[in-house]
Amino acid sequence: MPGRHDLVVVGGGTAGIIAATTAARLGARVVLVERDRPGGDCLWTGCVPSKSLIAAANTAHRMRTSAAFGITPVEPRIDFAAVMAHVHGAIARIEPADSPDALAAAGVRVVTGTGVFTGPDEIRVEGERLRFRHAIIATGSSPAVPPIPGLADTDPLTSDTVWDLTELPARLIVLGGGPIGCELGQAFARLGSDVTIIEAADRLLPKEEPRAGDALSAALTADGVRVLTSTTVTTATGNADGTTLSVSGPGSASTLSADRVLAATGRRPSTGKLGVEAAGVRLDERGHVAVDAKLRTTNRAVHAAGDVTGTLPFTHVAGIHGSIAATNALLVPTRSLDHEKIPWITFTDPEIAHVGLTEDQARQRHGDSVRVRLLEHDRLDRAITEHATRGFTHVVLDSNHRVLGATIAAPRAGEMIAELTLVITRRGRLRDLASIVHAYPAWTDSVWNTAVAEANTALQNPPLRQITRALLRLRRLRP
Ligand SMILES: Cc1cc2nc3c(=O)[nH]c(=O)nc-3n(C[C@H](O)[C@H](O)[C@H](O)COP(=O)(O)OP(=O)(O)OC[C@H]3O[C@@H](n4cnc5c(N)ncnc54)[C@H](O)[C@@H]3O)c2cc1C
Ligand SMILES: NC(=O)c1ccc[n+]([C@@H]2O[C@H](COP(=O)([O-])OP(=O)(O)OC[C@H]3O[C@@H](n4cnc5c(N)ncnc54)[C@H](O)[C@@H]3O)[C@@H](O)[C@H]2O)c1
Repeated sequence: MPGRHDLVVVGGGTAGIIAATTAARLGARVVLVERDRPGGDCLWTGCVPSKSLIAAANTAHRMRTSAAFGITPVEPRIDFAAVMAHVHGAIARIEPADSPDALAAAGVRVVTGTGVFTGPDEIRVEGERLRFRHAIIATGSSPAVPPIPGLADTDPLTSDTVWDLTELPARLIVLGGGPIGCELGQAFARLGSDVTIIEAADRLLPKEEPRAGDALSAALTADGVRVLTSTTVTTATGNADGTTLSVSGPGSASTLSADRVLAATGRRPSTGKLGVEAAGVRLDERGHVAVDAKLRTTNRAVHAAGDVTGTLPFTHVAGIHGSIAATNALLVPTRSLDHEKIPWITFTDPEIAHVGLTEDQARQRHGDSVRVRLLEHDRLDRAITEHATRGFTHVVLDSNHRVLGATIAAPRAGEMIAELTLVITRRGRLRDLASIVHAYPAWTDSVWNTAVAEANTALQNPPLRQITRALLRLRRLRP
């Protein structure tokens, strides 16, 4: 039909940009609709600013904690405005790759405005009517401030607004001990804020192995952060001196005051005013766009990608979703993603990296045959050389010695998880890694050590022992 676009993508974050550029590369006529500026959460308010802030905070931390290396520690003078200039400088250096000019050069027409479905094959953007053969919803998510009485009136910070701070809050309460709360809580503490993290669950990072939350709690406490788990906030009041929260935790109720509160208690999908009903696109009970394994929605002409699908809210997932949705829509719908083989990293110190099933999930699915190979890093040479021995490598195995999941806590855990991801993706055994030589003393030595331990255990099984002993006896017969 004339005037119809091959593909209209709504939302110009990672998922939308990758979907649109993939489609353009295939030769499609593609329009990207973005209400704000392309780049999305990752570039403007998520990964890029948070990792930049963490880099500054960790530099300050190393200055304070150098004594163990024989270097006189110093208390750094934090110029918060300069720290924020560094954060915004990193955004500015990365932004051109996602800019409207870069997208136009890639063959994508960018339309600025809010996209609303007005039919099963039509989207309106500020009066412009865009008819499509295919559409991809990639509208992402936004911070969800918890419905605590009085909290909204105290103007809590969120991961959207924290980057506009011009002064370091002297006292900061972080609501939520998930990835955002832990990453930003530790960073602000290392930059000099007096930080309290309040987490409703009984440990930090409740989606991770319990020992990950414990390791992080110990590290945060060493940084001077007050970690309150199993604790909830009942009311909030604000005045010129800041915010006061009534909290209820183990054993007692009390009040806590701070200059600012950062709400890091999860996110909600951006589907509210999208007009999905007009397009025949079903939302799930939490408001995410319901998709099948091939990212198809209930309207066969519409796919969805990234945070808005409620699968795994990470940039690397959004990117691969964008690519899958574009090729499935425009070519043949053959691609899908196994979300159980996706790694993720919480960029605290130590980093917490994870892939696959936790031990608990593995036991629920595979029963008592599940085994764990654990290496505490106080036995890892590299960790000892760096005074970073609080971490661990925790690998979950099935009865066939295959790797089901892994969690690593270490300064370079994010890099270390890659080879275990490869093993899980290939449905491999941990001991297969034993024969692959790892350079000493890289941090990946910990993964290799667990693999070698597996191989050594395999050598102890009775048939193999009989063979090796028989061979030894034969060798002894030779003169
Ligand atoms: C503080 C923080 C740190 C993070 N750190 C990491 C990390 O280290 N690693 C990692 O993998 N992930 C991290 N994430 C998560 C990551 O940022 C998200 O998973 C990712 O950005 C999601 O991409 P997306 O394209 O699905 O959505 P988004 O990036 O949210 O993009 C959606 C876009 O759609 C636009 N939009 C919405 N509705 C409409 C509409 N109706 N019309 C037009 N446009 C619309 C929005 O303006 C936005 O630009 C972090 C998140 C936060 C908040
Ligand atoms: N390094 C990374 O990849 C990275 C970093 C930051 C964020 N992210 C992504 O962004 C998503 C959102 O992060 P998040 O940390 O906001 O969400 P989250 O859902 O992962 O964690 C929120 C935490 O807040 C707690 N909580 C909820 N309500 C509470 C309340 N009223 N009081 C106290 N605690 C409460 C929850 O128990 C949970 O532990 C994450 O799921 C993550 O995938 C990724």
